Amino acid sequence: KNWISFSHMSVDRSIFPFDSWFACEHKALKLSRLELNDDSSRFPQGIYAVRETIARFLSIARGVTCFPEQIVLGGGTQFLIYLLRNLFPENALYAVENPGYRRIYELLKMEHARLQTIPLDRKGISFDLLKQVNPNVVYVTPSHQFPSGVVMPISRRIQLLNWAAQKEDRYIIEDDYDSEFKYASDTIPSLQGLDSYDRVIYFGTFSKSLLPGLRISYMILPQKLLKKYREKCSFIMSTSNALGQLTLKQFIDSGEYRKHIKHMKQVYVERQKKLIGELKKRFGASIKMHGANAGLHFTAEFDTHRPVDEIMVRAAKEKLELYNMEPYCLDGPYIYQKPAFILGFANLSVEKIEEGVDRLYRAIVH
Ligand SMILES: Cc1ncc(COP(=O)(O)O)c(CN[C@H](CF)CCC(=O)O)c1O
Repeated sequence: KNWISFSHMSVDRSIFPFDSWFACEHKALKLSRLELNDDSSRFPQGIYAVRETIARFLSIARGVTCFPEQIVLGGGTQFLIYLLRNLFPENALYAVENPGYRRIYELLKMEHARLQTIPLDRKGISFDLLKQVNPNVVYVTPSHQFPSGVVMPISRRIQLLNWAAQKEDRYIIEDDYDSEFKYASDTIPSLQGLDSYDRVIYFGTFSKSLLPGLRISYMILPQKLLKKYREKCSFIMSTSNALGQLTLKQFIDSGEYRKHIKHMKQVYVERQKKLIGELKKRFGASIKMHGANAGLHFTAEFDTHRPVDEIMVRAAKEKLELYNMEPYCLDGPYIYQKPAFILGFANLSVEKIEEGVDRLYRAIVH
């Protein structure tokens, strides 16, 4: 039997519009021969015309207000965070959510940054504990907290912004990951769009709305940090492939991107509904699901005495690709009362959902 995947890390290639992507790439090659081989294609913040398109798109889609000059494109969120660190004092205190995105936590640790984790409550990062820790820079994932899936309500967003505005050297890194896929409520405006004190550094990526392999991510620097960036980092050449950037510009300007997101949402929300239905049917009251209002995964806790590692071994035997919450408990201890897993549905066709839940049931209950 073939593997079935509950992975949260990939997107469904079968619904990626390769033909229109290639048409855009062809057009980009024809129109932009110049950009591709002169200095502008290695421009430290990415090709200006591409940043213009992204700025325009974000103002409509996320209420983000910025000039193209504030955008820095890069080959991955981690690299951009690595660059950003140079704009803060060496001894700045960073705070990240726990459970949280280990790849940023590990990056900051590798850089010997002063680092503190902050637990979540049901509105996202705990505001009381944030005030206690009192960091200079706090990294949050408000659209669909990674990995728990909590959507940060407006009330908590305003609290964060007021907190940041109280002191000169406070910043919020808003990683707007998974913001394209919101199901329950309508879109909540970004922190960046609500910020009137220039305290938010907005991060975005095309890894989930297009393809992870594209490696086009971006950060939007407030004016003061942009000035510092120009002083300290303007010798760094762009790390985002120029042809990829120019193709992306065509893809967005032609309306293909908006069409693709709309199509992905329809496909994914149908899969998510079917998966949640099957899980409820098979596990009844012994499963508790969280974070299904947005994104391409949600989390589930199971009322079982079987330990997590044994479940993982059984899942592998069932040829079920499954991720548990251990790697996201950043300080070490497992913070869930019961075995908890990330259930991604981007790579799980509707037909395979029933079989996938069957295998999960055998891994956890049988
Ligand atoms: C919170 C968060 N912010 C950004 C990215 C995107 O990074 P980049 O492609 O470099 O732009 C991810 C990507 N998440 C990956 C796939 F889901 C890895 C998950 C795992 O490490 O478990 C992410 O979780």
